[in-house]
Amino acid sequence: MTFQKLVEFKNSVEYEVVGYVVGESKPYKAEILAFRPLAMGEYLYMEYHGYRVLAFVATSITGSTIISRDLIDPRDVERLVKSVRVGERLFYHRGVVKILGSVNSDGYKLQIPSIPPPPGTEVYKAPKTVLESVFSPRKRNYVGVGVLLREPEVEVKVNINKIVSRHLGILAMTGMGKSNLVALIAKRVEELGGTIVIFDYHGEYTSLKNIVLIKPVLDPLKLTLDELARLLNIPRNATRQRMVLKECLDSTDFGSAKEFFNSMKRCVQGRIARYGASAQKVLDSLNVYEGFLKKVLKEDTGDVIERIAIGSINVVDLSELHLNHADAVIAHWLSRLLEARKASVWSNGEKGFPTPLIAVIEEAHVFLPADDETSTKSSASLVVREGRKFGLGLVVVSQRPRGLDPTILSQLGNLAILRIVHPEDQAYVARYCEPVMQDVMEELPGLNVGEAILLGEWVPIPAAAKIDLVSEKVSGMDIDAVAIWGSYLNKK
Ligand SMILES: Nc1ncnc2c1ncn2[C@@H]1O[C@H](COP(=O)(O)OP(=O)(O)OP(=O)(O)O)[C@@H](O)[C@H]1O
Repeated sequence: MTFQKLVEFKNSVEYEVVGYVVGESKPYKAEILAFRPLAMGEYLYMEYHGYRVLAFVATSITGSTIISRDLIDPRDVERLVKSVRVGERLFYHRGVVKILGSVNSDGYKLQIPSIPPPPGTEVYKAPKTVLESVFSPRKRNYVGVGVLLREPEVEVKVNINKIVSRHLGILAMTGMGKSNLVALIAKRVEELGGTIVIFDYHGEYTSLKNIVLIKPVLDPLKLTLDELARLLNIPRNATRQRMVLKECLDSTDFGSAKEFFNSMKRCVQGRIARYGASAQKVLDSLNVYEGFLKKVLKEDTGDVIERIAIGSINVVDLSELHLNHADAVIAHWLSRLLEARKASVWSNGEKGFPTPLIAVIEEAHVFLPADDETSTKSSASLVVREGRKFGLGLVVVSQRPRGLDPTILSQLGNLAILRIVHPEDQAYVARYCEPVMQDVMEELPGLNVGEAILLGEWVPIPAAAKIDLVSEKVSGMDIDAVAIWGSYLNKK
């Protein structure tokens, strides 16, 4: 900002002194005494030691030394309130702000100043022009997802490239807008000609326009041992049963996939003499699950990669599958996606899947749990570690963050946190955020539906945003049970 522009800004209607820095401050954090209540997520502006700094209200407190909690009679409060003279202040307003960075003249690239703001520094409401230049960059890889919560005229854009390279966690209680945000990101990716694959466990995305709906069928001959064991409900620690399965997978000439179950059963039967009860258990599993698995395992379905429509929203419909089966299906897809992207990068696009893409796992606390091993967890761990180099981004969605695998959570470079009230969930997420954002975690219960804190590299600085509603996504809405009961009885 040139000096002339700064003068214009200070003379503009946007300019409002909100308060002053007080007490001890740090280069990334300061306390403010304000003239008015501060709103969590509000952006403020300060100048000190040559820095022009943007800050974010992480905590807002209003209190009174006169109407203190030591009072014991409400009539005293009444008398105090009535006796206040015009202009006299009964309350104080304090706030803790996170310093987001210093705005420089060439395009507002923000860097944390090395010096803290001195007490007495004037604090202004951040002007709209500054906020726009930070939150609404006019770059092709930035797409709009909503507006600033406390400054609704400013559009919030996110860098889609960073979702592909650094992954994303969408965390919130149920019904707070996680799948709406997934739907919005999917739409934006599609508008850019990108490809996204959503593993839809609740059949929530089928109402979106222009989706490619994919049945969760797999070619049995393309399954790994781990995936097949998961489909047959064979536990990870059942080593002898797995041994039988492995020997049969390795040694059987299946001819065609059609013969898969018969060939497997013949082979396992032949192992009963050597492996006894373990082989019998595998045989029992094959018999028990054969009928159901015929829905998931279909001969000649080919490679899952060939079913992806490039430049589209691909929805893999898992809604009719049991958890174990959905786990095996997601794991298989993720492994194949990573292999196909590696093949493409290594062959200069000659082989594999030709373009970068994003995969979305819903109910991540179930498929990527902290306290259990699942097939999806093995594949997803590889994707979060290696996906960056090969253009495979993972979006992890969960309503129970404390149940999420900590290693995976710690490798998500971007977060969208909507309303969370459970203190354990807040504390768990806070562990994986930069220290000063921990204050913000306490404020998460104050968010409303569709309001989110966006953190990480996909936003220039942390953003408190109101996410756009995707109106065509009808499922996920709360059911109006009373209306349905009424109309059902009226019809009879
Ligand atoms: N950004 C938004 N603005 C306004 N309303 C919203 C927004 N996001 C979600 N909603 C409302 O909240 C409802 C629930 O949203 P959504 O299904 O996305 O929540 P969820 O967190 O995915 O829930 P669940 O965990 O149950 O899947 C939606 O039907 C919609 O009415």
